[in-house]
Order: sequence, then structure tokens, then C-alpha cells
Amino acid sequence: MTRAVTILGATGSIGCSTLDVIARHPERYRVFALTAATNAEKLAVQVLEHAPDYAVMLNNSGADAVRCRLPAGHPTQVLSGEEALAWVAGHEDTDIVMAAIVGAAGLLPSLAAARAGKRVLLANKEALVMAGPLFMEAIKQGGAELLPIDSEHNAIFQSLPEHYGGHFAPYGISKILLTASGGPFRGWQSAQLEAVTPAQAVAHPNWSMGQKISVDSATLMNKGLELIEACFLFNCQPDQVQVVVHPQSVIHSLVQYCDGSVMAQLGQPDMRTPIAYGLAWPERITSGVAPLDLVTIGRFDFEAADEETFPCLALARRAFSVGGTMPTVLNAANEIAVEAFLGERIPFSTIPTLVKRVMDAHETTTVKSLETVLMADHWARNQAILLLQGSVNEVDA
Ligand SMILES: NC(=O)C1=CN([C@@H]2O[C@H](COP(=O)(O)OP(=O)(O)OC[C@H]3O[C@@H](n4cnc5c(N)ncnc54)[C@H](OP(=O)(O)O)[C@@H]3O)[C@@H](O)[C@H]2O)C=CC1
Ligand SMILES: CC(=O)[C@@H](O)[C@H](O)COP(=O)(O)O
Ligand SMILES: [Mn+2]
Repeated sequence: MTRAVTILGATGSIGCSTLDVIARHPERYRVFALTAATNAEKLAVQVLEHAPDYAVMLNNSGADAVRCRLPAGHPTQVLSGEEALAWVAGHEDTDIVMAAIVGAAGLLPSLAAARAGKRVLLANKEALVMAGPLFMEAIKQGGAELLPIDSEHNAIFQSLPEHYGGHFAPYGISKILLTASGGPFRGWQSAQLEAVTPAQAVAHPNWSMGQKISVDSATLMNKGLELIEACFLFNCQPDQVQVVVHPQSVIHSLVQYCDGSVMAQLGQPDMRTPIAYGLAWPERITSGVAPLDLVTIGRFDFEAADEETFPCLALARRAFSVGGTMPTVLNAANEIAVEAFLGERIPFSTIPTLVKRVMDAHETTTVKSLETVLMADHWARNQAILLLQGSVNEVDA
């Protein structure tokens, strides 16, 4: 049976990789909907190639820009707006939703897919970080299937027992080993980070990814977000997750058991592997990724993360431990900080400082509803912007 796939964030790095895998298996998958924010040109090319039922842009002018690139009578309906994003994600004619919008903007459509009981392929880690308990509850209540796409979490999923029920002890699990590349500035000292440029920060040593996640990898905030993501996905605590720097990015993460066994998933640093896994699970399909040649790779290295030089990892651990609205605040402040760094308005080293200042100012509340999360997100963004409107020195004080 052909399964209908919606790709939220189709024009991004994960979106394009997903379309690449789908195109290899026309007998299994067809594209139901493709969405984007601003890149009408790319979305139109994708629409012409994959002929989805729907294409959705964030606003009207974007939708018009897509429409005028399509020939008269083209069957794809072009919609716009946040409601339309959520509508296609929860549509009865879609079976699988790839959640690959970057940042908090992905929360509402991802939640719509969860509530509607879809197979949710979750790349958009920020949605889980900002609203973990709500998101996991929506998956449960909606009867959805949640498949982690983030490479580490996909590796952990593959290395856990088949019927893992959310508790370590019954399965003899001791801990999760979450691997990190260390990013482009691995081994650098704080003073060297002062003058780094956005171009240097987005040049990830192993992965080709969007700008925001690339900066997160450089600050180690990506590993902090992933630590929180692991705690929500696998129902564990931060002290059960050890971050291990592995510069080759070939071992995508591991699970350690009480008998001394360690299970791992290895592969080329290419997101088409976890994407193919999520699409086909529990079956396996080809992904276009070349086989691993261990002799060519030659060696695997490991080291501890430098949490002093890269304080974002500790900030994320603190946010999860405080709980409530604090992970929402961590995520929102980080999004503002990364945007400011990419726009060359703050130096790289101000990213963790700004996130910490916003967290320090936050009075945590229990997350009772989506509204609580959205209010905390809004508060943190405003707070970060206010701090940025003062001088950078004030942020750094
Ligand atoms: N890239 C990777 O290898 C990995 C990514 N992830 C996660 O997957 C997600 C996507 O990452 P990546 O593909 O790299 O990001 P990209 O920046 O490459 O793509 C982001 C996508 O989201 C769309 N988008 C941006 N803002 C909005 C918005 N406000 N509303 C609706 N759509 C929006 C963009 O549209 P447009 O192009 O029109 O701007 C684009 O399609 C992130 O959460 C990231 O952390 C996780 C693991 C690996
Ligand atoms: C591909 C992927 O999953 C990214 O999250 C990647 O892991 C980033 O690498 P580091 O954050 O380990 O540098
Ligand atoms: Mn990852």
C-alpha cells in the first residue's frame, strides 16, 4: 500500500533528504503535502517534481509566488498560513508526517500530527524541548507513532530493546551514551572563540545542515537540546545520559547494559539513513547512503565535552532539572541569540551569556497547558530582545 507523506519544512536540509529517499521508493510513498516558510522558488520546483495534493507557504505572498511558478491547471492546491500548516499535518489523507520545520515554529503543526494519530518522524527537536510533556501526551492520546529522526535519538531507538517500555531497570539498561562531534571549534579556548564568524560557526566538520542547528552544534547547545530530547523521548533523567565527544560522527549513539554490553548504531553522517528508517520502520529500505568502510575510517576517537568553554550543555541540563517552563525559555532565548549571532549583532560568546541571563530572570511555572508554553516562549523572546537592545556589555555583565 502506498503511504501518503506530509513534509513540514520541505525546503530545508531534512526536507530535501526526505524527498530524496521518497523518490527512491515510488511504490511505497507518495507526497501528500509540502510546506515552507519563504523559499517559494524551491517549493515550486519540489511541487513540479512530486505533484503533492497540497503545498503550503507561511504567508499569502509566498503562496502567490509558488502559484505563479506552476503551469495553468496544475493539480496541487497552494495554501498559506499557520492554520494551513497544522491542517495538512493532521489531514485524514496523510499517513506520515516529517516534522522538519526549524525551531519553535514547528510545534503547532507537529502537535497537530501527533493529535491526529499520524506516524510522526520527529526532526524538529525544539518542539520537544519546549513542550516535552505536552508533546509526549499528545502522541499517547492521539495514538500516534513517534519515530525519532535526530541521528543520535534514532541510533538510541535502534539500540534499545524492541519493546522498551520507558524504564531502564526492567531491561537492564545502565545508561545512554549520547555522542557529539564537538563541532567546528572542538579543542578551542574561550579567547579564540571571541572573533569567530557565522561562516566559521556553520561549517560543521561532518554534517551538512541548516544554519540554526549548525550554530547550535558549534556552541554545544545542540547537545544540550538533544540531552533534553533524550530525556523526554526515552523517559529518563540527565544523569542517565552521558555525552561523549566522538569527532568522526560515525557512531551515532549507544546504549549501555548492566551485563557490560554496549549496543550502538553506526553509519555515514548522512540523514537519509535515519529518515529511511523512520519511513519504513519496522522494515528497512534503501536510502542512497553508501555503506560504511571501517578500514577507510581507520579509527574512532572519544573525549569528554569541554563544558567550561561551551557552557550551553550545562545550561540545558539545568533547564531540564528545573523543569516546568524553563526548557521552553532555554530554547526561545537560544533561538533569539542564534539569530542575533547569524545577523552579526552579537559575538559567538554572547550566545550562552544571553541564554543564561534570560534563564536567571525567569520565574518557572508548571506547564499546565499549551498556553503556558506559548506564554513562556513569548516572555523569553521579549526578555532576550530587551537585553540585546541594551548594550552587549550589559548582556555580558
Ligand atoms: N539538518 C539536519 O541534518 C538535522 C536537523 N535536525 C532538526 O530538524 C529541523 C530542521 O533542520 P534543517 O532541515 O537543518 O533546517 P533548515 O533551516 O535547513 O530548514 C528549515 C525548514 O523550515 C522552514 N521554516 C523555517 N521557519 C519556518 C516557520 N516560521 N514556519 C514554517 N516553516 C518554517 C524552512 O522554510 P524556508 O526554506 O522556506 O525558509 C525550511 O523548509 C531542526 O529542528 C533541526 O534541529 C535534527 C537533526 C539533523
Ligand atoms: C545530524 C544530527 O543529528 C545533528 O544533530 C548532529 O548530531 C550535529 O552534530 P553535533 O551536535 O554532535 O556536532
Ligand atoms: Mn543530532
